Amino acid sequence: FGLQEVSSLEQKPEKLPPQYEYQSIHQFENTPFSSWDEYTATVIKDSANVTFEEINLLNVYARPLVTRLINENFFKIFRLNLYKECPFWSNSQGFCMHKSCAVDTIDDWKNLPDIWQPETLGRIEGLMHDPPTTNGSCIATGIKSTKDYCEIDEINDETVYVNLVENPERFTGYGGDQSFQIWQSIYNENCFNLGSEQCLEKNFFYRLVSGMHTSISTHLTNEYLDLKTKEYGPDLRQFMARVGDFPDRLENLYMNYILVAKALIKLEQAGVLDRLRFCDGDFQSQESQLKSSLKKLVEPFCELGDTSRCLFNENTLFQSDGAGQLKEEFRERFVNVSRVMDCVHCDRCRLWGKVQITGYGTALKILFELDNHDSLSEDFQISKIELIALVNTFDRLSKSVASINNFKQLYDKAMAAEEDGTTTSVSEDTFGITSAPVAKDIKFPVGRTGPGLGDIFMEELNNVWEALCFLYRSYKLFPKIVYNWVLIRLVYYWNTFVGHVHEDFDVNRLYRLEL
Ligand SMILES: Cc1cc2nc3c(=O)[nH]c(=O)nc-3n(C[C@H](O)[C@H](O)[C@H](O)COP(=O)(O)OP(=O)(O)OC[C@H]3O[C@@H](n4cnc5c(N)ncnc54)[C@H](O)[C@@H]3O)c2cc1C
Repeated sequence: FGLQEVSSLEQKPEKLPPQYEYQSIHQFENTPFSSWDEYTATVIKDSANVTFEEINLLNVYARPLVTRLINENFFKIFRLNLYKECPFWSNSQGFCMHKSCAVDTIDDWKNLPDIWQPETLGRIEGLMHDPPTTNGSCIATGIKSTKDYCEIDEINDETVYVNLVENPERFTGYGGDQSFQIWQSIYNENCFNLGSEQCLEKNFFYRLVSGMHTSISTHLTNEYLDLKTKEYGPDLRQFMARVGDFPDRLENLYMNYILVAKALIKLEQAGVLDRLRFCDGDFQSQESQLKSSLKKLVEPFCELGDTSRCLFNENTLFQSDGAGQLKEEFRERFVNVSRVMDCVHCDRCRLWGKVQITGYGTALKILFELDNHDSLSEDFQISKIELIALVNTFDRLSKSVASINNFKQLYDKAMAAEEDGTTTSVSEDTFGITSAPVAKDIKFPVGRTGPGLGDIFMEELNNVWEALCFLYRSYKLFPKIVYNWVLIRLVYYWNTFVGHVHEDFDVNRLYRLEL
């Protein structure tokens, strides 16, 4: 299943990808979209008899709940290292110059919610690990007894905090050989050493990665940049060329949806959710509200399909001879995929890549390391980064499913317009290939035409304006910087005076962080 896709990745495309060529919507005739009712009535492969349609319907219920959750202060901040070097190859010289690749980090840690304060304070005082906690006082924990399925960035000088809501996942322009190399190396992690009989787990690994790829492609085509209007919006042709035309890619995305939902359900059923304690401060009062929102979100999912197995039966995997070794290899390879994220040149893509790979890694950890009926679940550890990533990954999948249903409506409209021979606005795309209203049978030149002189002039003018704004903001910030500098010095001298300086305390590093 799907393995030809992997091998086809080994050859680089000789011509531009098909989405840059003009395609009539009629060329997407034999896709799941052309027989949507039939397609969505079928059972999702490897699920517990759950159909696409059932997920589509329940997602209508889940969408507002998960949207509310990820907008909560607790779930919207993510901590990561954006500057880590790629551990796999040295020619990681590429970088994304486009401003949509940038990430707005929270530079003043005092603006972070209370829950992050202990660790930022620890960072400043030279404590380079998560604050130690006793079980039950705070869900951030530095001591982990459970095996991890992904690498989580440790806290150090390069740690940044990001508001996910203010840095949405969307089209950035990142592509070409650089992103191709990343995807290729991710799919290459699917080459297990244990022989062909472990086909089940191999397929599962491939489908997981492909489902994540599908979700990323869905988001970037759902929020695609229109160079003319400078607005982000759905681009049907891009979507069809990357996702809509591939039934297997669609199915892999729905499998990931089920997988992450099942992990959330299991977290609740094993009692781990109840045991989680949020840090003191803002969140303690919200704790029970956030927990009951999470429970309410996943509650109806177990009533789908074969209820005794609930969405997906993880116990069918890793059952054959040598399963232990296979599971270990699977885990190590997934950890490698998470490390590949440090090779992504576009910061915005790296951010969302890390959020999602951490979310999937957490889901795998819950599915394969947490036993519902075992007292071991008492020892199961989950950090706040993992919980935040898990919920945000579920949101990504939920938004993907909602977007797919929206694209289906756009597809029907475009088809109807083409049938009538009338024009349709959904067929316009970013690169101006089809920038005139599209009428049936008109073929536009193949290739990627750049923006005009006027666009370039306006873009440059905009850059100059932004540079001036930056200078103005810097002057405005100057008194605050001086104030912070004096305050830090005074605190330092006071601590020295009362003999209370931590041995690793480095005032110069503190200046760097503050400035
Ligand atoms: C971790 C990561 C995050 C990214 N995030 C963003 C982002 O937020 N915004 C953005 O604009 N770009 C993002 N990108 C880039 C984006 O994914 C594409 O690589 C880029 O748009 C170029 O697309 P493409 O058409 O060349 O094919 P790609 O999407 O790069 O795919 C390469 C090849 O993989 C195969 N393939 C494609 N989809 C699947 C699938 N679902 N399952 C199996 N095989 C498949 C096809 O053979 C295809 O030719 C990200 C890339 C990575 C690696």
